[in-house]
Amino acid sequence: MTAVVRLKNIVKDYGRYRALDSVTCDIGPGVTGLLGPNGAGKSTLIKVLMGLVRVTSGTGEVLGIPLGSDFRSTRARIGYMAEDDCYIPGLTGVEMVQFAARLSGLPKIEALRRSHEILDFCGAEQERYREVDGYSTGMRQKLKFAQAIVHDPDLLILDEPTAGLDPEEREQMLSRIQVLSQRAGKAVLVSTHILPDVREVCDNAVILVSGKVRLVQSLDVLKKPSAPVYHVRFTGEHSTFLDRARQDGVRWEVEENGTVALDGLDAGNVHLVWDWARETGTAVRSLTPTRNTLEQMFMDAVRDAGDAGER
Ligand SMILES: Nc1ncnc2c1ncn2[C@@H]1O[C@H](COP(=O)(O)OP(=O)(O)OP(=O)(O)O)[C@@H](O)[C@H]1O
Repeated sequence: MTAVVRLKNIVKDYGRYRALDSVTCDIGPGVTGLLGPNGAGKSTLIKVLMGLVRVTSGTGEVLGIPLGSDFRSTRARIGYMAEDDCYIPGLTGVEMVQFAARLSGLPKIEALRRSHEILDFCGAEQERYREVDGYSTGMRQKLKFAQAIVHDPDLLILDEPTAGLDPEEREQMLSRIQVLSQRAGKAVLVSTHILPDVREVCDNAVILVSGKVRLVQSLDVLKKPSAPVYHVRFTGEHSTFLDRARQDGVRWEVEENGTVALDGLDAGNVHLVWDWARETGTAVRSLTPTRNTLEQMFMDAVRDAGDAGER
């Protein structure tokens, strides 16, 4: 993998507060999800990549350019879609995109031509001629996305690109991200809280918790359902139930909190749990399918950080 971003032991302190703590990771081509709870350091990491904040220590490179060296060149090759609205009141949509294109150095006519082309790609119809002040959330997201890609950057950094979108708009946004990655070869970093978006569109995920990288993993691995698949809690005695499950070839493991993890069941034969309970007179308090791996890893990473009493 040729890394688009390489980070080694990046530390960022805001005064006495450590927002990034020895962050080491490579981000490759394709779409990478940057996940983490509020305050995890995602925005700070994005600011580091864009050269908007200076790191306290550590080294790295973005698109082959060392961090801290030539941020003008780096930024010219990054497209950034901020989470917050960023528009100039009174301008129309196409004027806003043209403005972004002009800022990135395109001549006026070329900037206008390119803006229309990108707004077409973003599915913005006649709304492009209306003032942005009156835009719906969906249209504002399209506009920010158009501004981020109008200069044809190599790396796209998108902060919560589907926030506030209805299901249809969300699908369209995710599909545009995929088109840019797969057909135009753009590297994309998507910062989000929305795990289904990551599952749908990302090739890799980086989980950041309390300023530390907790996981860097490919979605091929994360999408595989984890085993065991079902967790059962009982009220009272349940050893005969477990013996019965074993007779049917189902393995089980008792976890620390007393929950039993049953391996070898799926949606097609999970009804056996109720059959065994009836046969053996066992009271089942709850039966829960295990979360898929991405959700599980995310929850585990957040919980582990909490257990360690970090921040
Ligand atoms: N300029 C700053 N000065 C002091 N502390 C800051 C500054 N910017 C961010 N922080 C703190 O650093 C931590 C990480 O913030 P950051 O915005 O990077 O997290 P985040 O993962 O993007 O969170 P969110 O998802 O809520 O936007 C937070 O606790 C935040 O309060």
